[in-house]
Amino acid sequence: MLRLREIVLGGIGAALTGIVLWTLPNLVQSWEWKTLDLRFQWRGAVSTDPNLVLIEADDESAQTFGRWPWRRTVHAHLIELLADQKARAVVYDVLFALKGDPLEDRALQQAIDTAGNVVFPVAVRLLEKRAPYAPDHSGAGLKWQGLDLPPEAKRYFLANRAIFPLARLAEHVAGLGHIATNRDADGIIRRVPLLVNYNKKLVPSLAFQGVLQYLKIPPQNVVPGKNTIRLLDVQFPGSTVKRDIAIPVDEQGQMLINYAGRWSDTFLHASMAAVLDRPQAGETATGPSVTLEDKLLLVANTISGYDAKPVPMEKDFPGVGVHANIINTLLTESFLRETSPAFHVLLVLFLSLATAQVLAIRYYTLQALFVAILFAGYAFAAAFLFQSNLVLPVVGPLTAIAVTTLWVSLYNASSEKEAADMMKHTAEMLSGEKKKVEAEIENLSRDFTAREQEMDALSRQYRQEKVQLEARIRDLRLHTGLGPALGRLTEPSFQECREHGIVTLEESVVQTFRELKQVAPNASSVLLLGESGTGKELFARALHRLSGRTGRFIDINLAACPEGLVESELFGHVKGAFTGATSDKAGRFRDADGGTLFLDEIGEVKPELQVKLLRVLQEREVTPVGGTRSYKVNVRIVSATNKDLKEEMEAGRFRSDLYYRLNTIPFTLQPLRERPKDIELLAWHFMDRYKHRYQRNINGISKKAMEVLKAHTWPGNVREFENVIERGVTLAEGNVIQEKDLQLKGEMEAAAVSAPAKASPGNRDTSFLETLRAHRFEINATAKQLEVSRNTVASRFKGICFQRLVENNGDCAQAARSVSGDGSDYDFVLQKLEEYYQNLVKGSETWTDVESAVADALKRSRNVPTAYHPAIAQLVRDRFARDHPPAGSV
Ligand SMILES: Nc1ncnc2c1ncn2[C@@H]1O[C@H](COP(=O)(O)OP(=O)(O)OP(=O)(O)O)[C@@H](O)[C@H]1O
Repeated sequence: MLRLREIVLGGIGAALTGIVLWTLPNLVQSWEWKTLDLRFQWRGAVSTDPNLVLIEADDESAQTFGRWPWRRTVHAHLIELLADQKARAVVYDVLFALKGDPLEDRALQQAIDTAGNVVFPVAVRLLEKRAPYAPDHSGAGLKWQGLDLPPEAKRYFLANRAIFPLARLAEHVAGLGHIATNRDADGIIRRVPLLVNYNKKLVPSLAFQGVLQYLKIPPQNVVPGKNTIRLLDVQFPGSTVKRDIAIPVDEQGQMLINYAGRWSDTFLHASMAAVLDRPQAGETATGPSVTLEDKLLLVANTISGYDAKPVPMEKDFPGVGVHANIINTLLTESFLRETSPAFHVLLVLFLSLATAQVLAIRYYTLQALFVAILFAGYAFAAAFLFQSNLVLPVVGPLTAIAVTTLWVSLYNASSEKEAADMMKHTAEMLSGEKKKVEAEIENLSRDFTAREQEMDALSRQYRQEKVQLEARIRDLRLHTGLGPALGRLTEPSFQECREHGIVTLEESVVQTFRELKQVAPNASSVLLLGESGTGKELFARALHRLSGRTGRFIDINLAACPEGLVESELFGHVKGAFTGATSDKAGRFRDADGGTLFLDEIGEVKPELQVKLLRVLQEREVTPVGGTRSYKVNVRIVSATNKDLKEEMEAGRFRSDLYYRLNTIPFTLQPLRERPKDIELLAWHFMDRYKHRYQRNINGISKKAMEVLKAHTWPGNVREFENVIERGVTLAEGNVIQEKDLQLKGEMEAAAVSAPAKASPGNRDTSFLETLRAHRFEINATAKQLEVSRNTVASRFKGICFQRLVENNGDCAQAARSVSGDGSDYDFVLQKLEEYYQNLVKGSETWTDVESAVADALKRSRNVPTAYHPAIAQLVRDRFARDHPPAGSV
């Protein structure tokens, strides 16, 4: 598709071409002629009309007849001879203008007279277009045979200064023809004026006159026109058809000569000497036999050095050759046809548009290739069409391609530069814009961050206020149930307790806290007593915080820690001290340096360790296991136990010196069952905690459920209470925790069952046991994975041991195997199991009735989950039975 851009560019290319051609017409024309010559040369020789025979006064003839000019009797003799041979027309290109020997002239006159078909030349001078015309009277008195001059031929060449043959000869020839040539600027003869205006009569060229004679065309049948000279009713020898022939000529009556080829390659030649030498009828001696009968014979002088003329193929072409080619062009009707100027313009326009289109291709190499193809293609087309005698203009069209290529390339280059400049400018502009936008983005982002921070602060504030409001709502709710006691919550001591995680409404608890706060800044040891789950660790942590000590709070559960490792856990070890000590370990004492060490379950410490502990506490320095160096430590000792430590001391199981050292300031925490006011408060407190943790929409506890909570004795104290509420939150189907969700009734009932073995929570134990086994019965690691406290893990493990003992009829080995699983920790489990059992049944023999023994055991096992209480009761009963055999039995 030709786009408007290409049309405009191509149009301008065509216009520029027009300007170039118009300003340099002569140059253009001379190059155009050169391309015509090239086409002649490229085409080579073409066949000529066989009816045209050249008889030449050549160098061979000159040897016979001597130097030119020859005697006129020789010419007379030849003309006679040709007449004898029945030549149809003889063009005798020799100008007998001067008088010769009268006898000879007469003989010549008689010969042409007799022949009757001889055409003689007349020399004229062609006038330049604008040259003043001077009438010429050279032919005055001659019986002149010129054609009439029609108006259409008024632009035909004017001629004057005619040189005629001798009048006596001129009046006897069949016709006269001019021999003027109109050379082009480069001197080459390409055209011939077929008719010239001499004294207002049209004189045919010698060759044209010969053809008219040959074809016997009367003067009235020659019609000169503007672009053609028409010959009417032409009948070629041997043909029966008469037809008109239109000879293309320019406005000056000139015809382009269609040269047949090089002189030596074209026409039938006969040497005059040879023709004269063989006067016998109709045969010549040179070359192949040529019949002269009915031929058009062209007789001329071709002796070297005479009359050489430049023509397109050769510089030294014999003058007669020009006549021969004119005759041949006319006889063969192989007229060279030039295209019209309008066609020329269209061609230039078309090629300019095509070039512009080609230059619209993106790649330069393709552009160059296509332009070259267009150029060569047109040149080839011109050469090819010349074979059909069509003369296409070459210089104009090729100039159009070249000029358009140059112009469009320059235009493209300049617009590319312009585009590049513009792009550069745009890029600079954009980069400026980019910087501006970036700065704006940065501002916005800074603003955004500030707003975000503001939002965060607001949201934090919102959350805090929400929590406060929720707490307030909760407190208000409690108000309804707790009555005036609730008002205490707002008192500073109660609030401070709360800040340390101690939720209570009990004055006794708050009082303990107050005292704790009082002793906190001292370094003295503190002993926390109380049942399991009463909050001893909670108070220990509060104490640490209140103490203002900068070190860490480090805790260790001495009951849960494997016996063999307790020492190293407390005092540390050096690398290689025992198998598995792959690196130095500082130990809890050193970890707690500057802070607080919480020794939980201190009542479980073996006598040997009690000694070491005492030494450390006295000397305030520790020596790692396997090491020699000791380290000073500044540690606040807080210990806790759910045992009656005094009793232990009195029984000799706990060293008194250690007891007194630890018991500097004792605190006893009340069991939950003695703090009824806390039940409802803690219920709300834990409900609130777990509903958020589990994302449950719970907003209350049913009255019935609350009654059950209050009625329960809570042997596991706050820890058990917390677990029950957690269960209630997870199991609640609506948004109020119901009695059944607590599952407290089942536990209580289970505890009451005397043979609980089958009702054991064995299934629930399986996954717990698997976790324990996976951690090689390491309480800490298990607690960490299950996300529960170490106490929970330790007490449940204890309960499971009791449960398995019952299931295995008191067989410790069997029970230990079932607990340890694959047996890899069998020894450890067996040791623990036996220890637990011994502790459970100790003093059994001292009880007088079984129920008191069971009650005592259950009291001591308060920290063991209630689910295992039936198993405990069973074990105690069995033992009691063994220790108190019925009277009479052995
Ligand atoms: N007054 C309380 N307010 C809120 N939570 C409490 C209170 N008392 C105890 N708890 C919670 O009950 C659980 C058990 O407390 P803690 O571990 O301190 O008891 P303990 O006496 O050290 O138990 P053990 O003797 O078995 O080690 C903890 O989750 C603790 O936060």
